Amino acid sequence: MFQKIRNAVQNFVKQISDAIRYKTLDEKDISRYCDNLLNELIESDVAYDVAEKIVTDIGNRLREIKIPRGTNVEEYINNIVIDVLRKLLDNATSYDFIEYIAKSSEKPVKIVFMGINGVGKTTTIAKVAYMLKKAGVKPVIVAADTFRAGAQEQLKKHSERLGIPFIGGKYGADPAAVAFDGIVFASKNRFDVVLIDTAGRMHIDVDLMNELKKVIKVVKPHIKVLVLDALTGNDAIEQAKKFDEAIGIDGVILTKLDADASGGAAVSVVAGLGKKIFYVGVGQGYDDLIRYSSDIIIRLLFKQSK
Ligand SMILES: Nc1nc2c(ncn2[C@@H]2O[C@H](COP(=O)(O)OP(=O)(O)OP(=O)(O)O)[C@@H](O)[C@H]2O)c(=O)[nH]1
Repeated sequence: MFQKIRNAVQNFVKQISDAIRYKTLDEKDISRYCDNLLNELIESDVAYDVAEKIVTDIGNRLREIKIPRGTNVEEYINNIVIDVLRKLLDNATSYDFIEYIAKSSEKPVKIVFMGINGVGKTTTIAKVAYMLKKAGVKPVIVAADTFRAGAQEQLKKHSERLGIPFIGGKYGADPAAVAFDGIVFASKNRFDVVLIDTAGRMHIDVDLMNELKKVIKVVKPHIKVLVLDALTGNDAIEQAKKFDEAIGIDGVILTKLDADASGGAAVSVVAGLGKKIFYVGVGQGYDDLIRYSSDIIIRLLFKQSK
């Protein structure tokens, strides 16, 4: 996981540490190694403005350093890099759905999941439902994806496995109407939360984005979640911007971190999007959903618990 970006950072730390060990670190060294790092971050799918900010902040810190005698130089530089990245990653705030639902005076809380095809919406809904049920919250799962063959069955199967009520609709039915039925069912039966799956759609498909707008208008969700796939690289930021412009998203769940060899999309989405990151997906099992914190990304980048 994250090998590409981790190698880039490790190389940089080593180059800077060697320069310090064998001579004094001068402006030429800082510029040269920072430029290398910038290129490598971009190659690892970090968005340009995020990569530039990382490198500028690190460069500024390096210009100020005075390393005390007897210090482990490599560790010292590594900690500067961690510190810079952590500050950027901490820009993304988060909140926990369980706490949100507990505090909400209005029930059921309505959460709509959206995103492009195959990013992991259905799997993520199953993971969220499992997490909520474990915490004693009562969810209903609603399949408002009446478009993709197999979508209804896939979600129904998860619901049965998890022992969670499922509301679906016929193929070709109006997704807004299916979502509405789910909300009525949840209200009547005093459920705490409705998790609504929507069909995967490209952010550039105007008709399908209009359909999603209609679902949002009818449902009036408390939380609009965009599911993003870390493996889509730089495109993840583009998708998020387009969905936000069209629908207005509250935050993101970022999936497939476990399968992401570069790591750049995760860093860009977290540090550059300016949206909440609710959870991250780290596998295909129901348990593989983790509440976001900058620590998770730092640990993946540096393979340590710091
Ligand atoms: N490794 C890994 N795989 C994941 C993760 N989340 C989802 N997947 C896999 O991604 C694939 C697509 O997931 P789905 O949940 O069907 O995606 P979707 O967004 O609902 O797909 P559409 O309905 O076609 O838009 C499945 O094989 C999932 O098991 C994750 O965090 N890690």
